[in-house]
Amino acid sequence: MDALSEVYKDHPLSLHEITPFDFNSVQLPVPDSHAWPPSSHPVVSPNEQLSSIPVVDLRDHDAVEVIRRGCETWGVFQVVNHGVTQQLVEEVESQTRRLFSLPLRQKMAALRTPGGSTGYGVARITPFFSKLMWHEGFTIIGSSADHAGKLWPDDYLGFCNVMDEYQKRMKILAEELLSLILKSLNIPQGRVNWGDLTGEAEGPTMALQLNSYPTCPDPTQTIGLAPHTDSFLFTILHQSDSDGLQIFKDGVGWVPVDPVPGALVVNIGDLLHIISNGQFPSVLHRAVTNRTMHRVSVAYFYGPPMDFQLSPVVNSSHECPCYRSLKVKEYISIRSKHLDRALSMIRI
Ligand SMILES: O=C(O)CCC(=O)C(=O)O
Ligand SMILES: [Fe+2]
Repeated sequence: MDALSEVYKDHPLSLHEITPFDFNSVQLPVPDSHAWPPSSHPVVSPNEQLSSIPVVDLRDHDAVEVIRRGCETWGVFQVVNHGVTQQLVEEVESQTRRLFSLPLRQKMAALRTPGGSTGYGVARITPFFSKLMWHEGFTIIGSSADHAGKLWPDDYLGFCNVMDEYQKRMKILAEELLSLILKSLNIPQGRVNWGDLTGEAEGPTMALQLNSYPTCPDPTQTIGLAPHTDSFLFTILHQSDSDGLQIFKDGVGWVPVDPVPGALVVNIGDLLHIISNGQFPSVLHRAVTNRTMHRVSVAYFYGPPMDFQLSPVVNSSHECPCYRSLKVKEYISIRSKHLDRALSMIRI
């Protein structure tokens, strides 16, 4: 059993909290189950021109400084020259589209189990909201062969090979980004060295989340993915070249993260917020829907091993930790029950 399922198994969801909607049959008006109240309609800030989310060129000598600015000011940055080939990114997107274009009954063959963490289903945050999202997802941890074999019994290798290769490349990129992010925080790599600190050979926690936002007859009153922060250290997101991702910035409001050709988006998550002792915000973000384009995105979540003892790193004897020390699995478990209240529950 993968490390995430180990944590989620104590908090199983019921089948109706996992099963996606059949978006193919929808016409106006959108069903009441998916029509969000006016206070939640996805309106963008009139001050969005104030936004200047940094684009980091990993080959530039000032990459660490631009990363620090992005993380501190926005909790997000985009990255180019990241070493992942355009061809691989396009293959992942095309396999993702292939999966979500299947009829619902076929996708249901790979439905996530109530206590499980991988396979087809709605977003894990669904039970925390009274309305449903215009979204379906597919989660991969390690090999995707079991689920892909149920979707395409005679033809699943193409999908699996691409997802394996992408996860391999993402891990390399994530390790490089982690090292730059720690530099930008003046944290010596040794302070958060999973191998040394756990004394175990357990690797980082990683998951690949394929997201699909079918075309929607009324994007003004629907939400693709409701506002949330990501739980791990950071997320590397391919959002294809269709906009839809928005972040919330205090004093500005909701700001679109405009797609930059060839760039990947990096979102800071809760665990890095904790390690940075609050210096880097874990960014609140959401995805909005589109009337004419079926948008897909591919999110790679990266975090320490589940048994890693997490603590804020303080740089001087005058600074006090804002959060108590706890194991990653304890934090993920608190979050699976309390979502956005989790951080305040571990605040000192
Ligand atoms: O689709 C997007 O742009 C955002 C996806 C996301 O936030 C997630 O998978 O956690
Ligand atoms: Fe997210």
